[in-house]
Amino acid sequence: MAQRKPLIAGNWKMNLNHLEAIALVQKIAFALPAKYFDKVDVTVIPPFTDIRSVQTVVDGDKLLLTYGAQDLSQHDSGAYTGEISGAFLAKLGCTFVIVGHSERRTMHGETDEIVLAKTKAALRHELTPIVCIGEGLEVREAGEHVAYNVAQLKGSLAGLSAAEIAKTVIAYEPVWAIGTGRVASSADAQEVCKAIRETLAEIADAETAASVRILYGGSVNSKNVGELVAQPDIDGALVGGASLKSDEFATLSAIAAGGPLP
Ligand SMILES: O=C[C@H](O)COP(=O)(O)O
Repeated sequence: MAQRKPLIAGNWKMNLNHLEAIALVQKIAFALPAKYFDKVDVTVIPPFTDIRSVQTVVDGDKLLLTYGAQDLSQHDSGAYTGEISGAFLAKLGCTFVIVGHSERRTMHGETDEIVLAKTKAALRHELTPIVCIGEGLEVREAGEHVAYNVAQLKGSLAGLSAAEIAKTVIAYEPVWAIGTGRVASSADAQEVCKAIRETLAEIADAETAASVRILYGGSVNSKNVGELVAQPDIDGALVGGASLKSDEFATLSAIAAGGPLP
């Protein structure tokens, strides 16, 4: 099996202004020494208005963590009031950009077609899209979660080449586990992440499927991350609430790295 370096991505959502962002990045850097970065990639994903400040700290202090954005426009420039271009994010040194988070799919009507267009925009600007999929509670209770996620993945990546798919990260986030404290069991998360990898093999090829990192997201913390990343098809986590606490985020990143605790 291909070696996939774990990735821990902290999605701050709409929390922390630019001054608070500077403080949190500095605290994370203090809590997570450089030695861990050989074994885990760590990224923070603040609101747009914080990115320039985060860049200044990361560059100024030569930190090993990366940063990204929570969304981008499907367009590159022009009369799209309120939108943020992938070109702007690339210029700010972003590595990752989340696309299709369930909060955007639900609250902003983002369809698989829009998510696909945003994924393409990210790739045009050499940003790594973290493409999010995940089922709601009704789908899970109906036992249709695997088929639902496979369909959402296929829709969100439709028509991309294997080379393009190889440049993505996929995040499986069951909606019922987000911000609820109700984490999926590691077996439940593995079941869907395995189906995601099999689908990648089908729409790209086996080598690509073996190389793409698949994250789990939904109430991840330092208590449950170890069991999740021990699953064969889970390569890290997209972390919400726990990414806003420096010690907790550093601890769960260290666990994903295989330890020891910082
Ligand atoms: O993007 C992150 C997820 O929505 C998970 O959020 P959470 O860790 O607060 O449940």
